[in-house]
Amino acid sequence: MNIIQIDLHVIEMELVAPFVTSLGSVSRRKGILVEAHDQSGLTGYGEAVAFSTPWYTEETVDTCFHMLKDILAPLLLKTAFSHPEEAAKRMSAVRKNPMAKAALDMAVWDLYAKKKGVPLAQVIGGTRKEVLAGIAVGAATTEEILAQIKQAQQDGYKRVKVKIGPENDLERIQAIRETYPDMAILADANSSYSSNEEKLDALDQFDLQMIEQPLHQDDLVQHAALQKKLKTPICLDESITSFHAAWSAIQLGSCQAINIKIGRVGGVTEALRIHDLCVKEGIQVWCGGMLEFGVSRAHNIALATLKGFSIPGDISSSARYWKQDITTPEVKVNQGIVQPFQEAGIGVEIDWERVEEVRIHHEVLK
Ligand SMILES: O=C(O)CCC(=O)c1ccccc1C(=O)O
Ligand SMILES: [Mg+2]
Repeated sequence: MNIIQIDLHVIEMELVAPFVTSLGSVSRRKGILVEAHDQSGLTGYGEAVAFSTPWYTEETVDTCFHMLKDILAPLLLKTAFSHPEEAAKRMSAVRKNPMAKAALDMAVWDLYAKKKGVPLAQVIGGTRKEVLAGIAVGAATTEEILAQIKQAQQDGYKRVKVKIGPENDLERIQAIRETYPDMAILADANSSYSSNEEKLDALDQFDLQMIEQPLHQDDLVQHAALQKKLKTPICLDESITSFHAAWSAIQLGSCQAINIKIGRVGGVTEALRIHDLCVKEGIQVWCGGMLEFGVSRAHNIALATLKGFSIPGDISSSARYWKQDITTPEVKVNQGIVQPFQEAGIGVEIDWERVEEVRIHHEVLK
């Protein structure tokens, strides 16, 4: 592969409805669409999934833009490489900044699969013919959440993830459990508890599928102590920013599950390593979501065709978040299932008319 041009498109869209977590509410979303053009005329697509402010991780749209333009793109431009792992290795000379790296790494993998003329899922060894999709409900009140779960159940989703925090956890989970005694329910705390919080013990009685990221992102030791006490599996999200972080968490016994987000872990290359590690170590693995646009959604679907992704992830229809996505076709979930795309690479086209409508900045790097 010889990348001769990289385009960065900063886009901004309004969500269909605000997404509320214990850390705040998102109602508008910016992102960066990355195009990597190869000498042969093919184009690979990636997406930077950082938010405008550092509420979820430390990266932002602006830090990603700077890293992509000034640091990472120059490492890949005009110096040929034969495999995406080589590109990832070059970028590994740069510390951290996983979401910026992931955007380019995604584009390189898409390009690589397109050069081979096969779906990305096949290139990475994915075998699932159907990808399992759950739904994440980000809403302010328990009444709103119950209404959204009702809709999700009617739409055929078999797993629901809800947001909790110390202020609302027990009433919220109890109300949901009473209404849906048999549903797979996952509670995502986004690090809103401190390690001496007794309320987490009380959550253990509700037969939750998992509790996601209860404690601080750097606190693997306290997560290990908590996992020893709870029968509910702990799933780590924010803590898992690399293969090394995943390995440390597993060695310490900090979790029984990991949600893999391509952006958060630094790219497809790193996501594959974490997937393989989890399978080897008997750690449950599922595909996380970032309220992303269609390019990252398509990458998620390819990733989730791997054998380890045996439970539903945060993969939902584009229409759940966007009036109109930037890709055709959009992602559509049917009865909790997504059919992987069959075309080469990530299998979706960019809807350039839509990109132009929502684009706030475009830069061409050579
Ligand atoms: O459906 C999605 O895209 C995932 C929703 C979600 O929970 C989330 C969305 C944005 C940032 C962090 C998280 C999270 O998993 O904590
Ligand atoms: Mg989470």
